[in-house]
Amino acid sequence: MKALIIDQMSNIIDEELKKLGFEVDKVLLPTGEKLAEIIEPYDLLVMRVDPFINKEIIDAAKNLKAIMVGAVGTNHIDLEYAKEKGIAIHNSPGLNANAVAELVILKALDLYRNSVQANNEVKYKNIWNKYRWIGRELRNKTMGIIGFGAIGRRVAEIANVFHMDIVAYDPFIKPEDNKIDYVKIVDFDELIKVSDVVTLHVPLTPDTKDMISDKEMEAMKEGAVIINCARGGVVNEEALYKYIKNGKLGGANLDTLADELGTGGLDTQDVHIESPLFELDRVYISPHVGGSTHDAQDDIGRLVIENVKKVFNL
Ligand SMILES: O=C(O)C(=O)COP(=O)(O)O
Repeated sequence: MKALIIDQMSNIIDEELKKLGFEVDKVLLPTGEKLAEIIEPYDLLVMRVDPFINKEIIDAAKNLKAIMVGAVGTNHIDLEYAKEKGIAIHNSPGLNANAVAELVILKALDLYRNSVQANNEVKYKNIWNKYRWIGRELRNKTMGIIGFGAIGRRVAEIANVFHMDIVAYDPFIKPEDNKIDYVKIVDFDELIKVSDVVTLHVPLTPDTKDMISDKEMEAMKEGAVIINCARGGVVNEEALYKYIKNGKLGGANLDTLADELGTGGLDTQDVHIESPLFELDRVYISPHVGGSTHDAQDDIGRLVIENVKKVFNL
């Protein structure tokens, strides 16, 4: 049997697949077109969140039995079509929750203490000005968590240690079902109104697309900040540009952009990307690294192998 790994993944996957008898090939971040060209002989595809697995790729994948996604989101796969073709799809829920949650807190602290800008001023402008960077503390501020699954709950646990007030909105959780005493489950509009830090942990679906846009930013607190380590499309980037530029919002710290999907590939790890948001000092951005810790990737690797054993009866 042949397996194709198309992203940077834990070595556990490669090693264990070989022990299970797979012939393993690795092609780092192929474009969709390239993947369609090469996928035919493979029984198993192991990937993270790029490229988009469309009908063309699925049609070309004549021998494919399973796609193992070492990530939570599966919005980059035409799930219906894959199912129709009998391809098993397994994602890896929960295992990068801590990695993402730690990044969320880091991003909140970055914005509150201006650490990226201060670093850049010292190192790239050789200016030592200790008075420009007076910040704010997370303590006693309100963290608003949109989407209260594994990642949202871990964000809440850490934010609680920082003595933040925590509100959460999740369409699937009613206030009376909440068992976490330091978290108040609220409706979406209230969360938007009361939060100093809004962080999103929802999948990208037609319901969540642009869920934070002009209307929501207008309703947010003066100086509130947005953290998006979910999917670019859930925060409208034009609105974000406008509300940070006009000073209503205090900044944003993003790990995802709406147009990043499918930009992967070109057979290089350095993908060129542009956005008007890059002009704004109060927008910090990382290239979708929320789940990129060795710890999370090793856990994910072990789950991928368990799922491979199940699907292939090994
Ligand atoms: O788990 C998810 O949905 C992610 O977005 C993780 O992305 P990654 O696999 O770390 O590139």
